[in-house]
This record gives sequence, structure tokens and C-alpha cells, in this order.
Amino acid sequence: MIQMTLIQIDNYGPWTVTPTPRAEADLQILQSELYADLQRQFAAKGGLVFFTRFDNMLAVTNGVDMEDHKRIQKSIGNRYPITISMGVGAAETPYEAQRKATNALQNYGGAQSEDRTEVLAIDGLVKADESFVQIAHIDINGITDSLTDIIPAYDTSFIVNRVQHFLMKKLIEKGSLLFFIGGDNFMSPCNGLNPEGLLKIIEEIEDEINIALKAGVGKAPTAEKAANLADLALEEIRGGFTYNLVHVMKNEE
Ligand SMILES: Nc1nc2c(ncn2[C@@H]2O[C@H](COP(=O)(O)OP(=O)(O)OP(=O)(O)O)[C@@H](O)[C@H]2O)c(=O)[nH]1
Repeated sequence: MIQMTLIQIDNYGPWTVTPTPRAEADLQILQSELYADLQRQFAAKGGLVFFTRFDNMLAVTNGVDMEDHKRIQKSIGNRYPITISMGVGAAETPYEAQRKATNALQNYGGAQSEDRTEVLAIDGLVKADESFVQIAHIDINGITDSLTDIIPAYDTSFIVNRVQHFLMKKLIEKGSLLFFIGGDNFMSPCNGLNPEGLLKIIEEIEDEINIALKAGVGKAPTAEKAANLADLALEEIRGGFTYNLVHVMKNEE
């Protein structure tokens, strides 16, 4: 079972334009600092936050309990000019877990409802003995040599965004999520997706847009361990220890 948390800034839209539109640079600083702050606090408990849309962030939070969520929520409220509400859900697939988390929060009212602040809506938490996270770290082959050092930076960004769209569209059909994490890298919480299914998606994308991908897959009880195993599996592909385009590493504990 995987646990996903939706982190939503309370009543953020109206706040950004009250009393007049706030300087965009200040909003970018706030969003970036909030993301880093949440990443640090959830990572301390083995979680992993994806910036998603910044006003709405999704995190894999296996091992992060109700008290942990409350403490993080209170800490943000103490130090920021905004507050956050959170929804938590658990399921066999990441898509279903985030759907439950979102629905739990939506039941407390709208994102811009003035009556809804610092809500913690828990649909379900993963039990320790059922905690399982599968994460794929997906990377574009040789982007530095083939694109970054060759074509204009914006054109490379366009291609990376196109790859992201194709991956999201194909992975959502398997109940998996996909997040851009920087450079030419994506992470996919993908409980329930077998390596053959991921390989098929990689092959389809190469056929459709001529972009070669590779993926390390990590399986562990927490996001932190699964992501690290995915990184190690990806390094094994880079290092030529395997010629597979999808390489899996499991938690040995
Ligand atoms: N967030 C994140 N970014 C990474 C990671 N590894 C690389 N990057 C980013 O991705 C960019 C490209 O790095 P690489 O993927 O190693 O370069 P590459 O040219 O694709 O080489 P290969 O991946 O070996 O084919 C770097 O400039 C970083 O911005 C990672 O593990 N996490």
C-alpha cells in the first residue's frame, strides 16, 4: 500500500492579489521556500514531496503519521503568511491514493473557502506492515551531449516537457503518477506497474517521439528508500552493469 498526501495552500489565489497583486518574484520565493521547507520536514520522516503545481503539492508519505502531519502543518502556520491544509489517502496504486487524499480534503470545502484553514483530512494511513513504495527514476539518455550542449536551452526544455506529457498520459492508465524533478529527470510513484509495463511505455515513446529513456526502479517500505534504490538502479544502467532499459532494485531488509 502507498500513502499519498495532498498539501494545499489555503485560499491562495485571493491572497496573491490582496490588497493588490503581490510581486511575482515574491510569490516565486514563497512557493520555492515552502516547497523546500515541506521537503525537509517530510524527508526527515522518509517522505518525498513533488512540487506538482506549488499551490497544490503531492507527496509520498509512507511512515508519516497523523501527529507528523499536524506538526508540519502547525510549523508552516507559525512561520509563513499563509496556512496549508492536507489530505491523506492510502491505496494499492498511487493514482487511487492521491484521489482519496484529494477527495478527503475537498469534503471540507473549497480551496478558496475562507472557512477552511489548516484542515488535516485523513482518509487512511498505511499500516507499517503493509507499507510498500515503488518509484521509477526515469531519465532521458545523453541529454547533455545530444541537446543541452547543442540546441537552445528553451528548445531542450520544450522537448523535456513533451516527454513529460507522454509519460504522464501513459502512466496514468496504469494508476501511476509522474513528476518532473529537474534536468531531464522524472520520478514515477508506480506501485502495481511491472517492469515489463514500464519498458513497453519507454519503447512506445521512443517509437512515437524518438527520445530514448531509461529507468531505475526502487522498491522499499518508504519513499526515501525506494527513491534511493531507483537512483542506484539507474546508476547501474549508466555504468553498463546491465543493458536493460529498466533495472529494478529491491530493499534487502
Ligand atoms: N533532481 C535530479 N536531477 C538530476 C539527477 N541526476 C541528474 N539530474 C539532472 O539532470 C541533468 C542531466 O544529468 P544526466 O541525466 O546525468 O545527464 P545525461 O546527459 O542525461 O547523461 P545520462 O543520464 O548518463 O544519459 C543534470 O544537469 C541535473 O540537472 C537526479 O538524480 N535528480
